Amino acid sequence: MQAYLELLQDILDNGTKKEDRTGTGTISVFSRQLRFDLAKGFPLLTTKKLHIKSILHELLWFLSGETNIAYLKEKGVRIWNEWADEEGNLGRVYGAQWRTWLGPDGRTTDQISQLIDQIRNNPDSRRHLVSAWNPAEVSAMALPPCHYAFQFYVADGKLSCMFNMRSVDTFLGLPFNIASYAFLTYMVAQQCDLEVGELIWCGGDVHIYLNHIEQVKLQLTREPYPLPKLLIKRKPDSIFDYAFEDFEIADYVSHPGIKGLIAI
Ligand SMILES: Nc1nc(=O)c2c([nH]1)NC[C@@H]1CN(c3ccc(C(=O)N[C@@H](CCC(=O)O)C(=O)O)cc3)CN21
Ligand SMILES: O=c1ccn([C@H]2C[C@H](O)[C@@H](COP(=O)(O)O)O2)c(=O)[nH]1
Repeated sequence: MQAYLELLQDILDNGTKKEDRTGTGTISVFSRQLRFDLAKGFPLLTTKKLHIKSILHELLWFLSGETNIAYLKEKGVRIWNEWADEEGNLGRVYGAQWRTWLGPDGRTTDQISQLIDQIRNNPDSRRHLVSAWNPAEVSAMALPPCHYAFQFYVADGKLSCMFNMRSVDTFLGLPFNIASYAFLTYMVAQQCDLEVGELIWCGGDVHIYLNHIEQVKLQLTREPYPLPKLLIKRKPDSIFDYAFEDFEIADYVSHPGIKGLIAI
């Protein structure tokens, strides 16, 4: 995860101070890329302890198509609480766009099922793409998607994933997002009998909130540990049948957690 630390330093060195929607203020750079070779280890940050439970449950919740936080609450995951209404609804966010994209004729498209089908049956396709950015429904979302699209690529029996983010909370959000798409890549690869290749992140407005600067500087004093490994204990019947217990992160050694306030 040296590349992540270099990104933090890049923003500190080159970032421009900007106001933002939350009123917190940021320093930001525009358009960056990070690449992770998944064969070299699972890209889980080691310079602060990450809460794997929140990351995995959020991903399983996206895949289920759910957009109410009831499932997350039941699992003790609080990361979406601030954006939900009194009934726990977030509107037509990720899960809805991934599984029930609403077309002009009123029919819905399950982008994840189509993705798996196409990777299995037409691996060379250049259309292995899922979009969460649905302009017609952005106004019906508690928060417009930050990771707005992802694409898979198959070559030499390996599956690679590129995911795009329009706006990146580099201290709190990005480590979660990288781990989440790494989990997803492993799951899709297993379902399609492929090995894992590269995970590539592309970010647009890549920022550090002003109230995270001290935390970032502390993190930059820390030496990364070797990356952990991901073990998936069984092969479920479909991409929608994974359970939290199917995953084990082995050899995760990390520095202690670093607290930071989330900008709402
Ligand atoms: N400002 C902001 N940053 C984000 O990363 C973000 C949003 N808003 N809004 C929507 C989701 C919610 N996400 C979140 C929300 C909270 C944490 C957070 O507080 N992380 C703590 C641990 C929390 C836990 O696992 O219980 C951390 O130290 O990483 C992370 C991602 C990612 N997204
Ligand atoms: O998965 C996520 C979700 C959200 N974020 C961050 C990026 C921004 O800091 C905020 C969203 O605010 P906007 O004004 O809508 O850009 O949330 C993230 O990093 N990862």
